[in-house]
Amino acid sequence: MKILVINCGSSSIKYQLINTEDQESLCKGLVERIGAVTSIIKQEFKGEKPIKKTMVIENHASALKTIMELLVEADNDHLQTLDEIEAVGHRVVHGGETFKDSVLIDEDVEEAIQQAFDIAPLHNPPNLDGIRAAKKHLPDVPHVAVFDTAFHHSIPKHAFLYGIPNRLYRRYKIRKYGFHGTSHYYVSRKYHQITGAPKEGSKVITCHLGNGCSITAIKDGKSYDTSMGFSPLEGLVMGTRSGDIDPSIVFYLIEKEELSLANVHALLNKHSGLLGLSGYAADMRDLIEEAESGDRRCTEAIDVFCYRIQKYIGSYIAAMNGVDAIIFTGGIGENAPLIREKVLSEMNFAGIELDSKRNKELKNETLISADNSKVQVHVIPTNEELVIAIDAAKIATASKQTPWA
Ligand SMILES: Nc1ncnc2c1ncn2[C@@H]1O[C@H](COP(=O)(O)OP(=O)(O)O)[C@@H](O)[C@H]1O
Ligand SMILES: CC(=O)OP(=O)(O)O
Ligand SMILES: [Mg+2]
Repeated sequence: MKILVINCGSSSIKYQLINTEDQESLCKGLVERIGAVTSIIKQEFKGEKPIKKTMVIENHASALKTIMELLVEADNDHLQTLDEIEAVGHRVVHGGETFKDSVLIDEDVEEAIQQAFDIAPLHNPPNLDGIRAAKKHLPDVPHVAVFDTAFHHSIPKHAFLYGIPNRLYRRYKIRKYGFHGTSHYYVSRKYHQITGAPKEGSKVITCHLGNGCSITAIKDGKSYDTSMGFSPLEGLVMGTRSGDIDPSIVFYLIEKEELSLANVHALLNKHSGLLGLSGYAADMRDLIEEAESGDRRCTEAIDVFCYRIQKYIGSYIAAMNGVDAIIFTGGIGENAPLIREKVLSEMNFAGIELDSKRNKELKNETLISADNSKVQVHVIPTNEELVIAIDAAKIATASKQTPWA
């Protein structure tokens, strides 16, 4: 089946056309800087020359209109008309406590996604905009929502409750939800597939290190704990997000710098993390380059980033009473041997021994630990879009087979 996968962020849309039969990506595209003076759109069909355009794109609806035009306008062997698209899979960041699995989107589902606006103000509104706009262009095919939070529904209560008055959980559902679930799910399943290790009895730690970063403890193939929480702000230090901080810093800042709540929100989400620490960049490639030429703040930012990951890995080893494998994924996890080495170089207490040649030269193999390491370490490229496409195809097929639906 040809499935269109849409990931609508606050100012960008990533999309892919995937053939679920051979799990191949037929087209990848990205619209960036939606709502800015000029937006950039890039699209590449498999085996064809990439296209790049700059134009004015005011909102998600007009971005999707442009995407639909480009998908069929381009001279390609993979899609002649939009009618060939059999279903659309949408990444939805927050499914709250309602959605434990992917679902066919109807009015009730749209309503539930809207109800989670309160707890996911940065992510769910653009996700819903994307769904509504895509439905206008492709009204006759099933649209399926795949939630970042779904994989984390197995986290036990002692791990998802915060130490705040219990009524706040009961009344507002304030608890840990966890995100990047499709990525943690995908790379952990890939690990079992590659190694043949059974899920039952397994203890795996997956590190998704991209612009957003999170780490998950996976026991028996199920999420047991994860570093992101009520929102994607908790946990690791990220590109522009702070990760864990003492909540009193918020009160202190409001008072000292006379900041509004919106200011503090922006400070912690957009101006912190690697960007805030280095005062230079959110992008790990830039930081590594500057650190190598002696910049002290960039070096410090990398040190803080790695130390936080190391601490989380240690705590998850304790939480699961051991670990069989650690997996790195995401732009940084997949491409930065230096970061993987800094994180794991002093973890021999846990029986982790990297093979530095494998770590640096990573080719077709995923294993980067030494043969005598008690814990295997793998680098496994994530593919959230493929998970979304497969779920969308499954649900679309089932919905067609249900005569009363
Ligand atoms: N070769 C590389 N070395 C170090 N970092 C890299 C490399 N390639 C990509 N990255 C980093 O990966 C991050 C983006 O990760 P990615 O998973 O693509 O992001 P997103 O969360 O937007 O999907 C950036 O910090 C980027 O610098
Ligand atoms: C949930 C989240 O943080 O997603 P991203 O990494 O795409 O920003
Ligand atoms: Mg990503």
